[in-house]
Amino acid sequence: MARLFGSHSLTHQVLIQKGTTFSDRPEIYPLRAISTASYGPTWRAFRHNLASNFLRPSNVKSYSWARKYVLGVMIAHIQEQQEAVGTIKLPEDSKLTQTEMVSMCSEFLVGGTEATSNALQWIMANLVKHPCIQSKLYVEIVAVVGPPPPPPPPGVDHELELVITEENLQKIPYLKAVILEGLRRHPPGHIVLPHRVTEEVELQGYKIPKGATINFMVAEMGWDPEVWDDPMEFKPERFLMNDGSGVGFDVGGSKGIKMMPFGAGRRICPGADLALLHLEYFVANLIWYFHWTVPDGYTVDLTEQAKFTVVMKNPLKTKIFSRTKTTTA
Ligand code: HEM
Repeated sequence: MARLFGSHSLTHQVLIQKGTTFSDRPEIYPLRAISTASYGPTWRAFRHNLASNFLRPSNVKSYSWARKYVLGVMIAHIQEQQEAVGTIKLPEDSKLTQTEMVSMCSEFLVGGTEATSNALQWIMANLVKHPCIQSKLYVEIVAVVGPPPPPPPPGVDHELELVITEENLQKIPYLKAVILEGLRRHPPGHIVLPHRVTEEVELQGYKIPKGATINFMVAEMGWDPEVWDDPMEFKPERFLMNDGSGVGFDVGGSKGIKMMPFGAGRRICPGADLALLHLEYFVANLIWYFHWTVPDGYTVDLTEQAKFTVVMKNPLKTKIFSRTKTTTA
């Protein structure tokens, strides 16, 4: 049975200050991959390879054509009916089997896309439910990039001429605030992957034995009324600096943990920056091109359902209008 941590300060102590003791994984997984590897040289090599190849900033940037292509597919889909892996270098004695290679690819392709697409759905659901927030976001987008072009006609091709570029995303602080608020209010994982303690530790009078499995109450930390005002309300403004000029929030929680949708410390999600980029890119462009409204007689239902990640029990329904025309489905 896992011991669960819900305290922000204790979690910071455990994951950041005493990270080496609390970053192992229990031996419950049959296959070696980044998320399942024991804390040690093999795990370090796996992560280093992911960070310095697949997730290297220049590599991520070189795939902006793929993001644009996917956006085009999404927009074409909306109109009708409405992501290179680098080489893996390992310590000499630890060759990967073919099965382990497949497991590692699926870990960041399937795991990463599932969490990101769920987060996208939660964020869009909140923008449909809160038209004032959607309008404010649209106004801020237009202030940076100008009015939207018409979407391409249905069924023609997926090549978009104009998209909000990754550079321009950096100039829209409210967009970042919306994404962070979505991840706070609806973290795709309500707990992280299990951690294993590598030596006996005493924390606030409690002994945690060597080998114990621990986890962290990610969702509850983001909803804690001691830390967040009106925690169950969707209020992106809470992430803006007082003058509204930017977002001063450290997702990694190195100085203090207020929420941890990507975990924290040594095992923090290595895909966090990529996921944030994808969320900002797709939300910004989808809101720029289309006005997302509530269909007659329908109420956006934010009931959660635990699957591999936490999903919307009743998927979002929305009526979408091109910002430059009067109708689409
Ligand atoms: C919104 C999207 C995402 C969320 C919320 C998310 C969240 C998380 C969380 C909570 C963990 C566990 C941290 C822990 O055990 O302490 C994790 C681990 C991991 N994530 Fe993500 N993730 C996302 C997207 C991605 C993407 C896009 C990738 C790949 C490109 C990725 C790859 C990984 C890997 C490989 C691990 C294991 C890290 C390790 O054990 O050292 N994730 N993620």
